[in-house]
Amino acid sequence: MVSMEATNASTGEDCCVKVAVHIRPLIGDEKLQGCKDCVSVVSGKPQVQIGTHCFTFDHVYGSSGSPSSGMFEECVAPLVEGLFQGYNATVLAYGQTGSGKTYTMGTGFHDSYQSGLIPQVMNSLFRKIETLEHQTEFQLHVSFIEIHKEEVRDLLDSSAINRSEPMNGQANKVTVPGKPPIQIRETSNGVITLAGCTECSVKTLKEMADCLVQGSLNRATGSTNMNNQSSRSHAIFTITVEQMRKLNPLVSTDGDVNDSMKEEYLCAKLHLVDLAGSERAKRTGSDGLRFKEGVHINKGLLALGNVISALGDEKKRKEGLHVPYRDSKLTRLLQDSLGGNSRTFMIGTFTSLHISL
Ligand SMILES: Nc1ncnc2c1ncn2[C@@H]1O[C@H](COP(=O)(O)OP(=O)(O)OP(=O)(O)O)[C@@H](O)[C@H]1O
Repeated sequence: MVSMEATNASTGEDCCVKVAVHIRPLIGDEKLQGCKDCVSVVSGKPQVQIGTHCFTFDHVYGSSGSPSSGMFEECVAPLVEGLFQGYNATVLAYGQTGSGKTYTMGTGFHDSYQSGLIPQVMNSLFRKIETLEHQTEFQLHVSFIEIHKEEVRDLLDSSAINRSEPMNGQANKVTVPGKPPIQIRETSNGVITLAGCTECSVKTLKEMADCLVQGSLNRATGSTNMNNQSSRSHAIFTITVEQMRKLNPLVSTDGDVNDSMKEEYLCAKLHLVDLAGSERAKRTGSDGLRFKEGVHINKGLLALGNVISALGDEKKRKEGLHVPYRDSKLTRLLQDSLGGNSRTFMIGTFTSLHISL
């Protein structure tokens, strides 16, 4: 299991990894069932207390921490801004099933998820593009995939989704005739690409939002067919921003203006990740299929924990410590957007309840 304590070491403004928690309030029947908050926020500090243990983060949101409405501006807006300077970034939501990962990310397809981070990312991205359009040409692409049992599924390819029928109550492998499985590749300059994955070119906020909705719907459909797969897979919504910026005309020392405008090309991507439920990382189930699935999820989350710990440890990073990106598909896919010049924001979602009998 990814240890939140391990990621704590990342605090500090200059660090490439920021970690926060989002505490979900008691909802619906939980209060009626006598559930009580078991997490308390230490007043005036980004710290939570569970029993006698205290955990410190960069920020604590919700249930008497900072208001959740500030999360985007404080933690994600700088990453969106960085895209325009060519920096890749990753936002990850980590937590137990039902703790609010989808709500926090806004990966759902109905209105209650509108306040999530992804809709806010899309709004701010298009607002910024509007202010730059006169001097920069933009091309935007989105992809939406999920990783389940170390296999990549394309959520924007509806022909693949419709074929994910259950067989004997078990999820069968999704294959579309003539379509090879999606493969993670690395170019000679270290850029990670997904060969065979749908990349939708989008021009407007609506087109981008439609991709999010369509992919989320496809995920939900696949999930029903495959026995609630959503909490057992990692979903990754990726926005790629390509820009061709016209630089100012060059003025030589003798005052001559060189009219031929120079152009600068920049490309950066932002991965928005709704991780599989962290409790799945435990090897609980004893039947073969569940056990194997748990091992796969474990692999992804464990590898992610190791990568984030390695990146968050400034001293070890400077010593050139090995970062184990290749240990899972999840970390391999995020490799060029975790570490290096890229920025990472990890939000741990908590349910603050325990059942009192
Ligand atoms: N901060 C919050 N404030 C109010 N309601 C919330 C909050 N976070 C989550 N919820 C509600 O809690 C429920 C579970 O949240 P959500 O589906 O986001 O959990 P999840 O961690 O994504 O679960 P899963 O792993 O099954 O996908 C939903 O009804 C959601 O609307």
